[in-house]
Amino acid sequence: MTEPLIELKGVSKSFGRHKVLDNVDLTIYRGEALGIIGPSGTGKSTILRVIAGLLSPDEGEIYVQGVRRDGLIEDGGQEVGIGMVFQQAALFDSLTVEENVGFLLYQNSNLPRSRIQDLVKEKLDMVGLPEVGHLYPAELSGGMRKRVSFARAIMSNPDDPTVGPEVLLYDEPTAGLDPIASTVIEDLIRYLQCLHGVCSTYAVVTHQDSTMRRTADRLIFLYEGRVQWQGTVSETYNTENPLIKQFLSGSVQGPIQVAG
Ligand SMILES: Nc1ncnc2c1ncn2[C@@H]1O[C@H](COP(=O)(O)OP(=O)(O)OP(=O)(O)O)[C@@H](O)[C@H]1O
Repeated sequence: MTEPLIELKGVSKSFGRHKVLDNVDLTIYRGEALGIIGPSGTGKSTILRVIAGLLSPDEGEIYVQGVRRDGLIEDGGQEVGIGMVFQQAALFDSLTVEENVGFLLYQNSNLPRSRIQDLVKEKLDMVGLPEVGHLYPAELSGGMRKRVSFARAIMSNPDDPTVGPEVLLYDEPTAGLDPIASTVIEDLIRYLQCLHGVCSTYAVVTHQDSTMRRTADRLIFLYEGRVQWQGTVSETYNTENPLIKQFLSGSVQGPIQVAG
């Protein structure tokens, strides 16, 4: 696991006068499970959107498989497929689950409807929801909606291998879920990583202790727009880094300024 798949070099991003990312260097290696943690408002979702190619940095460079990315993902030309699971499941309420999961293929491929339906069924089986294709998002629980959004993120076009994601980015996949529903999602993230031919690299932004410990091999800690610490999950137990110690203990005393 030493081959860099995605590299951010000196990336900065401001919204107005607020510098959210400040000279961030970050590498995601092929095949790794990277956790991105840090206090609220510290730029975790922003960094994910920059990695996904949904947002341009003001400064810095992004390399995908060693090739500098020019522009956003919508401009095309990207060798590596990147799938994103948003914090809110971001499903279309007026479409069925089947239409949501197959959305990109219905829009962008010439596959016959029956073939897309088979592919959708395959993905819904993978996320443990074989019977919900005919339902609307409003008829599902929050955890089920998240799993449907996973099925959509791993959808690929068998006639065009470049369409399938090689990297999955999860933005707070367990936010708002009870501990058991969170475990289902965490297991699913690991299961999808190990499925041959679907996706072997991911980054997950999370606040939840269980999600961090169960889905990440390596962690980076973001605070004030910078990577302040990185290490393995087990190293979090022994580190003397005061930011990590405060964050994981939940203490209001320490170098992290308490919001609000
Ligand atoms: N499109 C935008 N326009 C203006 N400000 C933005 C925009 N997106 C993010 N921000 C601001 O950037 C800061 C970082 O936001 P971001 O969502 O990346 O943080 P986060 O670490 O993911 O937070 P949380 O853990 O609470 O989800 C916040 O202050 C947010 O208000």
